[in-house]
Amino acid sequence: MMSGLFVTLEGGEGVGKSTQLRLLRDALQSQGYSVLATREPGGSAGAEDLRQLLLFGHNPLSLRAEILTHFAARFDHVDQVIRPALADNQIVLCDRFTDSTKAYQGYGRAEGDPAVLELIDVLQAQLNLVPDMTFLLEAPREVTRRRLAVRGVPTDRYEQADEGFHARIAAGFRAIAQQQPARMRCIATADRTEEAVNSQIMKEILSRLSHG
Ligand SMILES: Nc1ncnc2c1ncn2[C@@H]1O[C@H](COP(=O)(O)OP(=O)(O)O)[C@@H](O)[C@H]1O
Ligand SMILES: Cc1cn([C@H]2C[C@H](O)[C@@H](COP(=O)(O)OP(=O)(O)O)O2)c(=O)[nH]c1=O
Repeated sequence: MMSGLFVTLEGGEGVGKSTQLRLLRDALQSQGYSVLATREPGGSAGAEDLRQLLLFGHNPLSLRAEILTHFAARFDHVDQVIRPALADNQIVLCDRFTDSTKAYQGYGRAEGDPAVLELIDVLQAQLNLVPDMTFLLEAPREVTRRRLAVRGVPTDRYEQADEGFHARIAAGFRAIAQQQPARMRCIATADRTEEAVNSQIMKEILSRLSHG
């Protein structure tokens, strides 16, 4: 029986997902909850190997191969890490999940091609695990570009994509949120401190934990 809570954070690069993941983990742990903080692509040993290939591989994969590789990583992560943690009644916080595949590969790379969106839905259905709550963090591209320049990490394949790609991703995430309003909450992070964003998300998670 699964009884934990599965929470995902989504959005483009630099919106504050990993910052919020860390703040949420610390805040929930300090209230006595058992928390697993993880991320995709990656999160299990095998999936971290696939992450290297996806983000820094030397040869571009065809679109469907790229989608299947993201899902290969995701199945390993779910089977070996996420499902066992949920069965152990933990709160799982995950930086990105299937919504990222829909936004990046489905809306970004495939420009919303229905056949590609359907492939992603079929794979997601086989996974048989949907997040209980998803927070879509949003900020205008000018803001996230500035933040990423400050962060100064090496850019991967996706961060180097052109601006049209990033605009399609943002619109794609929006479309997913509109289709699944019960699961997904949009949170604006541009003009708010990390702490303000954190307390809003904490409030929603705690309310879900107390009301089911
Ligand atoms: N609410 C915020 N206000 C200002 N800067 C922020 C905020 N949230 C995150 N940052 C900064 O923006 C950068 C990107 O944040 P990060 O959490 O790494 O984003 P992501 O994981 O979504 O790529 C980091 O330098 C972080 O300190
Ligand atoms: C999970 C996932 C990530 N990605 C991309 C989005 C990111 O550009 C990249 C790495 O994610 P991440 O490490 O979260 O980068 P960032 O901190 O910059 O947001 O992988 C996909 O294209 N499809 C997917 O299914």
